[in-house]
Amino acid sequence: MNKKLYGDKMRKVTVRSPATSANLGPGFDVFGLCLEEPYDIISVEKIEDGIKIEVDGEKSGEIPTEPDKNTAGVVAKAMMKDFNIKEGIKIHITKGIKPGSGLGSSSASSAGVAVAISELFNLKPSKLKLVEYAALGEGVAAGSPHADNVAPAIFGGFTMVTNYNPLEILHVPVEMEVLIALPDIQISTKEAREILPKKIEMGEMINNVGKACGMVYSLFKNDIELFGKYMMMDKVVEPRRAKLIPKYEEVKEKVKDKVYGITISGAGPAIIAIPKKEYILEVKELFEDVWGRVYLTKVGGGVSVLEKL
Ligand SMILES: Nc1ncnc2c1ncn2[C@@H]1O[C@H](COP(=O)(O)OP(=O)(O)OP(=O)(O)O)[C@@H](O)[C@H]1O
Ligand SMILES: N[C@@H](CCO)C(=O)O
Repeated sequence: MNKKLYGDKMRKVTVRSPATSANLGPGFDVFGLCLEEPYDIISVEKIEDGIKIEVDGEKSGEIPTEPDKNTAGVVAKAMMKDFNIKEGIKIHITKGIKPGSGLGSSSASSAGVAVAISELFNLKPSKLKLVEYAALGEGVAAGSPHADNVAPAIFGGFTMVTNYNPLEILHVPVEMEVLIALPDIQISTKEAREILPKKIEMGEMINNVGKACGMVYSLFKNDIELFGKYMMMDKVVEPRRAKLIPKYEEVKEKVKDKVYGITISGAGPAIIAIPKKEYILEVKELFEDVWGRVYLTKVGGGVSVLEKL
């Protein structure tokens, strides 16, 4: 290990912070899946004082650089206060994840900056603590802090947010190929949450709890067919958000025998599908024809450190 890079000699850390897909059907606000692609690149560099933010890349013009309005700035401010860090930092975010896409764009910045700051100042918090800090950023983006994107961004794999106050996260390593379609529209999480009911029927709750349990069971049995089947049986959120995504219902019907499962990714408009091997290219082409941009990717391992200087 190169000693001179550690401790207060370190000047800059760069990380790769992944997209994530939350909800996965019946697991609204609980389930989250880390993706290999797309991702943000985030660097944090020591400066004299204050928090300076620069953003470039996808739709960067839409992203505020005031620290209190940028998810990364909110997280940085909280960590620097709690760890009594006197120096300042410059945060540079290169967006690879389109904001308002349903792929945890705001979360990727939150999770990435939390890891980069902990590496830069050698803070060594637990992954759970990093999720707690990163979730603060979501309060800025979606109006209320939620951890179902930042948890998989930090832990990788599949995560469940089982409790808030105190925060409890369960993690299951998962290997799976996924197709992500990204229609050329933007849906803000805030708006997509406002259209949901404040109360639901007992029958809807019983359905979703049962299907969510089945999805977790299927991961331990390595039964991708069962996982995908239950992923498509949400009775609470997907039916109410489907109308926000052009041609979603039509395409879902068209591919139902060619994928194990398909549902809305997070608050949308992104769509996540688990393709059957023999139909991967056919489904990918259909998604491209209907929605344009498609990522053929797989489950990721969480934020990774690219460089320490
Ligand atoms: N660093 C950031 N990166 C991306 N969006 C940010 C950032 N800081 C603030 N925002 C704001 O957060 C909003 C995007 O967050 P939103 O939760 O709506 O979409 P998302 O994170 O891409 O998708 P989802 O949360 O549904 O997975 C935009 O209004 C954007 O301006
Ligand atoms: N689970 C939240 C955030 C998604 O990224 C929602 O669907 O509103």
